[in-house]
Amino acid sequence: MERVYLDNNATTRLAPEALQAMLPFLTEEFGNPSSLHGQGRAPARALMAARRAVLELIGAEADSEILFTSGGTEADTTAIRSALAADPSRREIVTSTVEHAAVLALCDHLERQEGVTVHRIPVDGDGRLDIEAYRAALSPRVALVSLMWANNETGTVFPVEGLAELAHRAGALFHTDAVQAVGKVPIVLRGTEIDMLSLSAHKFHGPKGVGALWLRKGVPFQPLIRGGRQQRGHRAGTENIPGIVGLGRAAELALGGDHGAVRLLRDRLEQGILARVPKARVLGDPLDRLPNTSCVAFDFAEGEAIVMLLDRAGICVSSGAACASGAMEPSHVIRAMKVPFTAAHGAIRFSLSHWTTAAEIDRLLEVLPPIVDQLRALSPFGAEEVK
Ligand SMILES: Cc1ncc(COP(=O)(O)O)c(C=O)c1O
Ligand code: FES
Repeated sequence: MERVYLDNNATTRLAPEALQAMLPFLTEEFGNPSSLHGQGRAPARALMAARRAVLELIGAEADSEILFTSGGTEADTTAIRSALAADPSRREIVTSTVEHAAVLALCDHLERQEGVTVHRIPVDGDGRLDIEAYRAALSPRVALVSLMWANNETGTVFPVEGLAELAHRAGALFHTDAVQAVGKVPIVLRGTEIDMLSLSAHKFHGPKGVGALWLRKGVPFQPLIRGGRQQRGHRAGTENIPGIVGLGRAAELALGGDHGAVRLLRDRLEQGILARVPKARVLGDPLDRLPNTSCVAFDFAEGEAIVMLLDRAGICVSSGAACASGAMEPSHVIRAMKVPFTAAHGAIRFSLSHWTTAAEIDRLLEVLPPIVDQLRALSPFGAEEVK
């Protein structure tokens, strides 16, 4: 059975072009880019080329910094800890209730163990940031604002350019976790007031375990990992050259990407579900959402059970409930949006890529409705409710 993969916000297939670009650096070109001899030359050049490709993908100035990391989590951690270390007189952070665990778990830790005050700005029922609460939280005590470009569960896009301007008025640095946005929506950092941006290769058809933190020129910086002088002392440790080359190639491919086709397929999926399944609702901002993401809540059906039954039919999706913890609890994002109890437990995330086909969407639309019917019939809340 051919598998239908609709979980591209979890991770993506490696682009064959990225694999091809990586292979020489796993074989003949094994050198250390810091070496002065010939074996280090190609890796050093490849490192610079990848840096240029990433800068181009995010529309950043050629003289700004790219720091290659082990992925999105390390980029987020570096940004947050750097901002706190850069100005010890500022001991507050502003973030949102719907960030990825890479940001939220670190903020929880900083609050509990390191005496940092954390403002977690709420969102409305569509996942949009409460701007008034955001303005109120900004003060000269805030070292850093960290707000995601796009949400991994619902795809809701935050207006980060404007949010960054507000942060600067309060003298705070602005970091954005753009792990889900890069490669899916156009990003032009030039001309914005964003100071730092995190990205991760495996979310846009690059390899896993490699990402980057972008730093605006002149932004104060303190390394997370100290040691050798690699990456101008910003991140010690011999660079993961094959991974970085794969990231660079994936960035080049993403730059030419056409997101219109993915959006059309996503809309076909949503309209198809809404037409076939009663009491289903699409979560997230109806207007400003990633083109590949759809989070649908099915009243009176358990999300985990939908995931398992779809899996048996060869279709891979994610459940908003329990995705992070493995517990039978709706995710923090669903809870933050105050999705009613009956729907919160039945949230499913469908995330497409440009490899997704119309035939795959149609297969989902055939398989899904009877699964939801079957589960609702078992629901203790009564199948009658959805008739
Ligand atoms: C919004 C967001 N931030 C950060 C991460 C973490 O990235 P990585 O898996 O590369 O550490 C993810 C991955 O799920 C994500 O979706
Ligand atoms: S964070 Fe994974 S689907 Fe919710």
